[in-house]
This record gives sequence, C-alpha cells and structure tokens, in this order.
Amino acid sequence: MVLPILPLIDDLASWNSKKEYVSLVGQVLLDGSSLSNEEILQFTKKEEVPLVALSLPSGKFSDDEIIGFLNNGISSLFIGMQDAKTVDHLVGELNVPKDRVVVEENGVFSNQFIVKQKFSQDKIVSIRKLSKNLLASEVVAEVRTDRPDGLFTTLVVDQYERCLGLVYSSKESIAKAIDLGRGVYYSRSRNEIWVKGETSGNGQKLLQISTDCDSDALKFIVEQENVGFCHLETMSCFGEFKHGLVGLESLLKQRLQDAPEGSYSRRLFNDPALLDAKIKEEAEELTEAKGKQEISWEAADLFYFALAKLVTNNVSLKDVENNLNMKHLKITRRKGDAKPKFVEEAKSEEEKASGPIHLHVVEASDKAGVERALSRPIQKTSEIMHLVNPIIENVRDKGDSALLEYTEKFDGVKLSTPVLNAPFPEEYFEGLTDEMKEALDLSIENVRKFHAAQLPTETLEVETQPGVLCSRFPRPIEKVGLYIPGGTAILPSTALMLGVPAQVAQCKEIVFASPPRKSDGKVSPEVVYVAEKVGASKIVLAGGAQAVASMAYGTETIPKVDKILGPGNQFVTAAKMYVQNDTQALCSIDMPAGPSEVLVIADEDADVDFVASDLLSQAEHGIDSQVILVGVKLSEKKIQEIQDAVHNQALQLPRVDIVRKCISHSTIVLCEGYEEALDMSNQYAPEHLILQIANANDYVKLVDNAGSVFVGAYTPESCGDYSSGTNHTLPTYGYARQYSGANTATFQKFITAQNITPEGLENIGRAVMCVAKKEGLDGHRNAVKIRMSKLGLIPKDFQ
Ligand SMILES: NC(=O)c1ccc[n+]([C@@H]2O[C@H](COP(=O)([O-])OP(=O)(O)OC[C@H]3O[C@@H](n4cnc5c(N)ncnc54)[C@H](O)[C@@H]3O)[C@@H](O)[C@H]2O)c1
Ligand SMILES: N[C@H](CO)Cc1c[nH]c[nH+]1
Ligand SMILES: [Zn+2]
Repeated sequence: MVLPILPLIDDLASWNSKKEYVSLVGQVLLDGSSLSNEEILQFTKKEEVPLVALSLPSGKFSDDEIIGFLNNGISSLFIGMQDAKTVDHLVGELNVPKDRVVVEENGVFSNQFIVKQKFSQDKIVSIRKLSKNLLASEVVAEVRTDRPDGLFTTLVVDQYERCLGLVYSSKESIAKAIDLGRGVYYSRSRNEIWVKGETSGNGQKLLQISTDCDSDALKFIVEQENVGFCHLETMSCFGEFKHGLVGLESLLKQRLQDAPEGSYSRRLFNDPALLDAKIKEEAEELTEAKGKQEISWEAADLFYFALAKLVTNNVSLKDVENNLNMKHLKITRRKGDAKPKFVEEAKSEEEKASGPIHLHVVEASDKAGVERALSRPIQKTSEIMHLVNPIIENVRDKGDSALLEYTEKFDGVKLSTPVLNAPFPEEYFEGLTDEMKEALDLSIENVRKFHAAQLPTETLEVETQPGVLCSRFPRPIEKVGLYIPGGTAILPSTALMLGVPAQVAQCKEIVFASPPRKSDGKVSPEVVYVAEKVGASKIVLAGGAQAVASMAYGTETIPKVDKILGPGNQFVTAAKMYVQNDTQALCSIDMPAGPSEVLVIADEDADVDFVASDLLSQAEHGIDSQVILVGVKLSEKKIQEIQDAVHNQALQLPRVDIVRKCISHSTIVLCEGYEEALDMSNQYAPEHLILQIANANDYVKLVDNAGSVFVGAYTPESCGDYSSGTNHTLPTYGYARQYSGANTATFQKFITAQNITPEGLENIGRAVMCVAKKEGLDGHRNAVKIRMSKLGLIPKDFQ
C-alpha cells in the first residue's frame, strides 16, 4: 500500500522546491488542467516517482497526446464525475485498459491499477499546501499499533525491495525521518530517537514510506550507504546479498574497480567488441537451448554478460527495472489505428541490430514524438560523477602515482612517467609523412588566420562622463591545459584547434594531454607535430578524468594550469565540470563539449548523398553522438531516398557498428516550412547546424542557438572539423544556448580599468555616496566624501 495521501502537482515550481519530501509518498497526481503537454512529458521523463497519475480534463489533449502520456509513464487517468462520458472513448476507441481509467464516484477515486487504493477529495492535496508537518501527521494518522509502548513496527528495505531489517518508529522519529530525508527510527534499547548511521557512518537515504494492507506496519524504502544496515557490518540483518542478479551486479561493479590487468573480467570491461560478441554468442545459444536445465544455464550466461555491459556503461539494474515498468505501462492502439511510429517502436532488438540503418521519422506536429527524438542519449550527471569523483580525488591527493595507475587501468599501458617534455624526441615523429605535414600546415595556417583576426588590438576606452575614463584590455590566460581526445579515434585536428588559438592569444604555457596508444604508450606523431608547432611545453600521456585532474591540481611532473579546454567523452566533461566548481583547484574550463552532434536542415531539392554524408560524418564519432535531419516539405519519395543513401553509405564505413548505434537514436523531423525548421533547430541548439536548403544564406539570420553553422550544399561539416579556419571545439548537449565555441577570447581574460579626474569625481561622486548610504556601507561612501570635501566639491559638514 502507498499512503492514502495523493499530492496534486498543479504547480511545477512548488514541486521543485518540495520534491525531496513529497516524493516519499511514492505517488503523485498531475493536474492536467494546469500543466501543458510538454510539462507532463517532461515530468514523467525526469522525475523518478514510482506512480504518476494524471487528472484528465475533457477536450484539452488530443488522442495522440493521451496515448503519449500513457506510453511515457502515466499509470492512470483520473476522470472527474462531470467528464465520465469520455471513458467510453478512452476504453472503447483508444483501447486504454479499463483499470487505468479512474472515474470519480461520490467524491472518491478508486484506483485499481498496481496499487488498490481509494482517494477521497480531501486526501488529494495541492503541492502548494503540502508541508513536512502535514506529511508526517498523515503517516501517523494512517498507521496503527497495538504495542504497549506505542511504537510502530517498521520494515526497512532497499531500492530493490530486499529486506534490510526490522525496527521501530515513534511519531517523533517519523517526523524527523521526513524532515531529514534519512533513515531515522526509535531505539528501544537506548530509549531514544535513532538517526541511522550517525555513529556508525552506515546511514540511509530515505526514498519512500508506505504502510501495509491493514496499516499496522510501516515500510521504509532506503538507499543504504557504506558497509550495510546490520550492526554486525553485513548488508542486512539476515546476512549479505551475494546472490541473484542484484548480488552479481554488486560483484561486477567491484570487479570493474579492482579486476587485475589480464584477468578475464578486465578484458571484458576494456574490450566492448569482445563483450558484444559474447552477448551475441550467448543469446544465440539460448535460442537453441532445450529443457529446463539447458535453458536456465544459457539464460544465466546471457544475464552475466548483459550485466557486464550494464556495469561497464554505468547502467544499473534499477534503471533496467524502471525501463521495464515504463514498457509495462505502454498500450497499443486497436489494429488499423497504429501510426508508423508505433510500428517502428515495436521492432525487435534483433531486427534493429542487423536491419536497415534508418533514422526514425516523426512529424513536427507530434510534440511528444519530437521531444523524445530531440532528447540526447546521455548518462545522468550524478551517475557519471559517482565514477569520476574518486578518480579526481585520488589524482589530486596522490599525484603521478595515481595518474599512472589509472592509465594502466583505463588505457592498458604501463608507463614510467606520465609526461613528455619539449623538445620532443625525434622518435616521436616517426611515421609522419610529408603529405600529412602539408595537410596539418594548411589547416594550422587557416585556423591561425581566422583566430588572429579575432585578437583585439586596441584597448577599449569609453568616457562615460567628462573626467570618467573606463577602459578594458585583454591579457592571455597564463597556463592552459588542452585535452585532445584519443579514446575511439585519435584527433590531431583537436590539437590544432586548441593549440593555435592558445598561441595566437600568447598564453605563456601550453600543456597538451591525450591518452597514450595501447601499442607503444606514445601519442600519435601528428599530435606531437602540432604540439611542437604551437610551442607546447609538455604532453601529459593520460586521458579521461585523471588527465583533467592532473592538470587542474598539478602533480610532481605536471604543472597546475589556470584553464582546461577541449572536448572529450562524458568522463572528461564531468571531470572538467568538477574541477571548475572546486575552489581548491582554481581552474576554469571552456565549455561542456561532449559527444558530437549535427542537425541538418534539408529541403526537397537537397542532394540526398550530401545530406546522408553529413549525417554520417558525425554519427561515426561515437555511439552517444546524435544526428538530426529536419526536412522541409519532404515528399515520401525523398525521405526514402535519404534513408537509402544513409544505409548504403553507412555500410561502406569502417565504423559502421558505431554508426548503427548512433542512428538508432537519431531522427528525421518533418516540418512544413523553413521558419518552423529553424525554430526546431534553435530549440535543439545543435553543436553543428548544416543548411542544405534553397537560398541558405538568407536563413542564417534566423539562427539563435548553434555552435557553428555550415551554409549551403558545398559546405560539409568536415571542412570545419579540419581545415577551413573556424574552431571545431563546440558546445554540445544543448549548451549552444549559452556557450560559444572555442575562439581566441576563450584563451584570454579581460581586465577593466578606470581613471577619474576631479571633474569626473564631481560628476559621479554624489551618486556613489547616495547608493552606498542606502547599502549601509559607510566606508565606501567615505572614500568619495573625503576626496570631494578636500577638493571643495561638498561642504565639510556634508551628511
Ligand atoms: N564537442 C566537440 O567539440 C568535440 C570535438 C571532438 C570530439 N568530440 C567528442 O569527444 C569524444 C571523445 O571520446 P573518446 O572516448 O573517443 O575519447 P576521450 O579521450 O575523451 O576518452 C578516453 C578516455 O576515457 C577514459 N575512460 C574510458 N572508459 C572509462 C571508464 N569506464 N571509467 C573511467 N574512465 C574511462 C579513459 O581514461 C580514456 O583514456 C567523442 O564523444 C567525440 O564525439 C567532441
Ligand atoms: N566533429 C568533431 C566536433 O564535434 C571534431 C572532429 C575532429 N575530427 C573529426 N571531427
Ligand atoms: Zn567530426
């Protein structure tokens, strides 16, 4: 049972400020008359409340939108008495299961779906009115006890509903648990409130409170921290959880941290191709297995490798369960009603792995579909931080030794020193061809020309009032650390995109960092060539969060830098965000520049091969990249031609496996006009925007949010990646709304100065004194007053 109180979310601002404790109820009712379609979908996507119902006002939402809600996490629809007639339409025509439609009867909603529960109107409480006290009193009012001491029996379980132990609660401990959002109980032995973990350190985050069917026991769902719940230092009072899928998940997480190099687990974690091959092999064996023993054997093997894939990608079993729950909520419309998008979603995983490499198609008018299509395939920051924090802290505290350990662990190379100092030894240039040098030289020169032109040459001076001269002048940031990715591809182009502007801005020390090659522990000669060309003093032979930490805090051999720049995977980006927020690091960053993305706007006359090639050029960066085609008035024939071109070109690419995965979360959005397409793009704020439309140049003025724009059919994005002159380090994840791509100013800071004459002081002095007085800062006021009175500009007794 959940509690009988049902918070009504009729205002998202109140939800945001109270969700910490309101979500302890485990269920909410969204108010369909106050919230928009987008807000409802956004809520179900972002918020992790187990049961979300929606009160559905008649006529506000279309059939497609209602199906969209039910397919995206809404468990039940609450229908007011006055709208009872809409039930026939929902159940009869839209095929909504009866038990998911709850009609008010005599002021009571009787929910039958998942949890059987009756809600009278007075138990549906607006989020605006809910408080911690009200919640605590509702819990206490609901639960009963026949114990002489008046305590309530309380079962404590973890997020997988595994029993951790049995304890007791008092009215006061319940109120304190809700107030702190922690596991708080009543200790019968000490006869006092017991904040779990206060002395042992084994605390608990409180996730949910509920009662049993006859309300004589409470259940606390918690996230157990550290060693475990039991005073004997086991996870539960009934022993450890080392069995089953959850037990295996914990074991694999542990192995990911400490499996020795050369062990089978380490190989699996480090080699995604090997892991995928094992999953395919085991899946095939399961399809062929017969009989109970063989099927359970093969299924167990498949689960093992599937779990290894989850753990390596930081996906938890809980995430999988949430996904299953979401799918369980999905409904299918009656035969003949299904739109192509629903058919597409129903395809089997097997079909997806070997089938055509096609983008999903969604019409711009399908707001929910567009919202889904335009959400980026990224991991939650909190999950990434969880992995990255210990890496950063270790490198900060232990320096080179930790850095070398992580390089061995994540990049598979045992090095004796983590840094290569300039002048770089000859052997590091081996294999560099003249053709390559010329290509790099041409690119360097164009990038230099464009970035040198951005360098301010004069001090900005403005006389804001006679005698008040304000000025602003640039200075280079002294020491910069430039991250050059090297995980799935080596990117010397990034070395030059960062190194050249740093040199143009006259930074005093340029430090490169890039993961070393597994084969020989070196970085590619192309990267070393660029390092030499731009005058880098060092190359840190490390990647990921550990490289970022080494430059942010400095180590025995690596200087601490003032700013870290450069793109990278989610570990790199998360580490940059971390150090930027740590005052101990005193280090800024350029921007969150993560997995590459592109949005192409094309019309009926666009060349399908050009369009497909641009989409694929970014899709091949990584499985977490995303490519979007916004089509303007495209015919069915044109869409098919584009899909065919994507498929045929993709099959020719060596990185087709990466492309296939990227395209599986990439979409064609169909628009009716150019302005609508530009609106869509501004909303997505792509890293790269390509305009393959008639009179493309005329539309640039409508671009509000984008990292870099590529105008016209003969401007492939690849030219900006390498050689045209613009920078390719650009904001992703939608951060183009507030960040610019790397440019010369990214490597500078701007200092302001002012020079005020007695005349100037006369002009602004009284204003300064007036505002300072209001702020109660008399010291400020005095600094002006003393001068003005010495100059005879105000009477000596001026107040
Ligand atoms: N936005 C831009 O301007 C821009 C430009 C170029 C590249 N990119 C993007 O940069 C990214 C480069 O990513 P990449 O992975 O190829 O290279 P990377 O250098 O960013 O990351 C590789 C490093 O990640 C670390 N790592 C890998 N698995 C780990 C784990 N399980 N735990 C902790 N650390 C781990 C390792 O230390 C490894 O050295 C791509 O997504 C690409 O699209 C973006
Ligand atoms: N497109 C990438 C930025 O998202 C940069 C790059 C480097 N090499 C090839 N492409
Ligand atoms: Zn690229």
